[in-house]
Amino acid sequence: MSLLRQPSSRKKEHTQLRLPPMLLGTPELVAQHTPCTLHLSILPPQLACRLFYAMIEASKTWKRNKWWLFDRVVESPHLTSFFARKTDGIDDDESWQEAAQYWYNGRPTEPPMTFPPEMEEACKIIENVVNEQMRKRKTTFSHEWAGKGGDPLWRANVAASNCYQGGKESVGFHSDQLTYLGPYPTIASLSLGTRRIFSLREVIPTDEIGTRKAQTFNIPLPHNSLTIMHASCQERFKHSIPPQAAIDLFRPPFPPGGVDSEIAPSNCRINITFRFYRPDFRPLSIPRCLCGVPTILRPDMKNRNADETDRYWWACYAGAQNDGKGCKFWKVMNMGEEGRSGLSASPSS
Ligand SMILES: O=C(O)CCC(=O)C(=O)O
Ligand SMILES: [Fe+2]
Repeated sequence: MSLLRQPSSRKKEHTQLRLPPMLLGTPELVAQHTPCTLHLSILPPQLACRLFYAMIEASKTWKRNKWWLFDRVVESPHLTSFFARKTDGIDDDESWQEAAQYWYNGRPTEPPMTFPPEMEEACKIIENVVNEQMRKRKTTFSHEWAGKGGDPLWRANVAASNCYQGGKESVGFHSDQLTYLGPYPTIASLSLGTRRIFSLREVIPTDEIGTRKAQTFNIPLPHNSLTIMHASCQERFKHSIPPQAAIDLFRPPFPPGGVDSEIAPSNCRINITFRFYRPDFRPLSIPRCLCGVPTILRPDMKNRNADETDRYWWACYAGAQNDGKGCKFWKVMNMGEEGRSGLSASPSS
C-alpha cells in the first residue's frame, strides 16, 4: 500500500549524514567540543539590564534585512542594526562607516550609529575578556590578524545587534561574511534577555564526507552570557538561532523603574556581536566586481587541510540587492599580493 511506503526525500538522505544533536550545557563542554568559549554572568548585573532595556528601546527603529535570493526577495526573521566606533581602534581610520551597508546585504544606509553609552561600557569589559582568552589559545592560523607593531590586540570597532521577538524569530545556519573581518576572525557575542539555543554545526570537508558525520551542538545562551567564536569557527562551523516552540519569559533582575516596578516579562532576546574590522581589510582595499560593487570574502569551507582553510575567494554580491542580478566575478584571495598582513606575512602599514 502506497500509504505505508517510506518516503525517500532528499532531506532524509541528507540528515543521515548527521549525528544526533548534542547539548552543551556548561562552559567546559563548549570549550571541549567547539572553537567557542562560553562565559556566564559576564557583565555587572545592573549593566546587563540597562543595556537590555536600552537596546529594546532602540530596536523600535531597527529593520528586517532584505535581499534577493535567486528570484525572490527574502527578509530576515529578526530585527537588526549596526553600530560603529568612530575609528577602527588601531589607526585613526574612519572609513568603517562605509562598511555598514554590507551588514545590510549591500543596501545603501545612513552612516551607522556610534555605540550608545551602555554598549561602550559593556564593550570595554568584553574586550578585556576576549584578549585574555586569545592570549590563552595554543593554536594560531597563518592568515589571522598579526597585529600592528607586534601588538595583536583585538578591538571591537563595530557591533551588530539583533532582536528576536519570541520563539518564532530566528537566524538560519550561516557563517559570517569575512569581507572586513578577514580570515580567522574572533567574534564576541553577548546575549541579553530570554534564553535561546545557539546551534553550531561543523561543515565536513569534502574528502572526509564518507568517514565522519556532522554533529550539531546546541548551546543554551542565558541572559548576560558571552559566547566567543574563536579563530576557525567561521571557517569550520555554521551557526544559527533556530526557532523554538517554547521559550521562557525573561524577568529582569534589575528592571528600569526599580525592583518594585510593574514590568511585563519579556519574550525578546537581544544579541550583540562585537567585531574587529581589520585595518588590512579596510573598505578601500576590497576588490570590486564587474558590477562595480565591493565583493564579499568567503572561505572555502569544504576544502580544508588539517583544519586550516587556505583558500578564500572574493565573489560578486551585487545580486543580493540588484533584482538578484550580479556578475560571475570571483577570484582567489592572495594575502601577500593584496598587501594584507597575516601572521605569515610581514605586516603592511
Ligand atoms: O543571535 C545570535 O546569537 C547570532 C547572530 C548571528 O549569528 C549573526 O547576526 O550573524
Ligand atoms: Fe552569525
